[in-house]
Amino acid sequence: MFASNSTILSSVAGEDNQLAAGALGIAAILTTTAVYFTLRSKGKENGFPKLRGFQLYHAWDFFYRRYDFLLSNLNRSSGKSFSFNVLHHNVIALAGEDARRVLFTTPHFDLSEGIKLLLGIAPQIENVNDIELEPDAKGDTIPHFNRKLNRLFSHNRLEDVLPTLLQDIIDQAGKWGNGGKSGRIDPFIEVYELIFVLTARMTTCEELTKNEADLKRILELFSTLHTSSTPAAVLLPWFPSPARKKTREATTELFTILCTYVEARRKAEPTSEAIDVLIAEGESTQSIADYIMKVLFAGVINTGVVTCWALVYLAIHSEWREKCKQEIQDLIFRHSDSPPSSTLGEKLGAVPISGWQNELPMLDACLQETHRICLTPMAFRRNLGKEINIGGQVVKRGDFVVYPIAEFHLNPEFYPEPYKFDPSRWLRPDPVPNATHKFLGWGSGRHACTGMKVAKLEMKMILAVFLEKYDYELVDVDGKRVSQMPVPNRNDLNQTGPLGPTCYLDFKQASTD
Ligand code: HEM
Repeated sequence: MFASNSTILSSVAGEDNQLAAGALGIAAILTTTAVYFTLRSKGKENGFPKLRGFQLYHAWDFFYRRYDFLLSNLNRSSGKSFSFNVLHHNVIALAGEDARRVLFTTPHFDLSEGIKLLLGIAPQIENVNDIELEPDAKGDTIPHFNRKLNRLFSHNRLEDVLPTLLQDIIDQAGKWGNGGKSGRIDPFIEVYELIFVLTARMTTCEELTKNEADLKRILELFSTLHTSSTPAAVLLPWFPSPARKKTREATTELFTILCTYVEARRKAEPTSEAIDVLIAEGESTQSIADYIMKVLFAGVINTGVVTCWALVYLAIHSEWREKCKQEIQDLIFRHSDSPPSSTLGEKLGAVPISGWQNELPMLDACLQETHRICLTPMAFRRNLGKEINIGGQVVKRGDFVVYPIAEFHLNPEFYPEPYKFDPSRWLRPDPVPNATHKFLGWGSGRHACTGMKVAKLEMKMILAVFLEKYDYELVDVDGKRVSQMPVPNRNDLNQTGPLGPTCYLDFKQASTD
């Protein structure tokens, strides 16, 4: 099994002292720059009220406690959009129905540029040391990226890979506790690792999916990229800080590992695996490795957050857990004509994709409700075109915008008792009667999620295996049952784990499988 993420995180955190000296120097530069731009920005009017106070603090808060910073300031502004500075950049935090409509439909709102400055944790090929880049490894546009993803996630490929994904889930669960029969897991570690395996299966090749040491190393490198994404490293990419050095080293190693697998596949018999599909399309090794880096990054975090929290909610809300279990048993009964002695993998493997997609309304409702409450992503854009008008206020060319989806998903105006886990709201004919968008958890319009179909399939398969195979409960570190629902740490952009003490799932095999 992989090393725990907490070990990975603490080993990175342990080096913080060494970074302190560098951080002081950077802080001095940032302070001078911020004072300059704070003074310079006075009197500039863009129609969106600027947050008062020292802009450097706002930028710092934006990077370190993003969720609290945006939501508390929106609260203070009575739910109205506001702006602040990140160095010399004007960033507008959007809110309201007009903003949502414009944000998701305006062509000049560029997602890649928005992510580059405001997110800063995605792996970038520009950070790879000493590698001569071929022209096609640079500037992969989003439509090009999505076209490749659609090929990897085509219906035929999904039908092909579905039994293998199920077996991956069962095999990985077999490594938990006492040979997968009983034990205790931290879902925010074990289930994340499982999702990483499934995403690697969908986007790389058998050799990597089965190589635990390399998968573990790749996870560690992603974790390093995340922890090295300090405000200074993101805002001053040219400054040779220790965090910057770590980012370069981690990206280079990640890229090198992936290139090795692509090169090995070039020499092997072609199959329908993802790397082979990309090779057959004439992509270079570097371009494929870069692509996989980005897809693994895009695919794992969100799928992990929703799956882990759904398991936690269903541990507490046993009435919904029973409904979901019944629904899964009915699904198996409808589609599997294999003998009762067949394995869980065989029974679930007989369910066609359409069954997973259309015949699990209770599970869908529980996942969507978990997604709404626990996963609170932000949409980032930069205006690369002319001025854009939102409700009479102007987003200028070059401005950045950020939209916290929680502004909608946790808003009592649209979702009464927004923090209450109530999957039944999704089973009503018109769940959100007074809004244009009903749910924004997969984005909308021009940049709606390309991985949604696969993410939903993976989440439902994991829950189906877990609910069918195990009886389980939520416990604390001493094994004492937890009956109070933990709260997600929405400022944690990496895992959105629970605030406060770690919680675990105590499981015991229910079926003989
Ligand atoms: C539960 C899992 C997932 C959630 C909640 C999720 C959510 C989202 C959201 C909210 C957006 C819109 C971002 C914006 O408007 O700024 C998005 C876009 C995107 N997602 Fe996902 N995603 C998930 C899984 C995946 C997976 C598994 C992949 C691929 C492996 C993926 C690939 C993408 C891509 C490529 C885009 C950008 C699409 C474009 O710009 O045209 N996502 N996702």
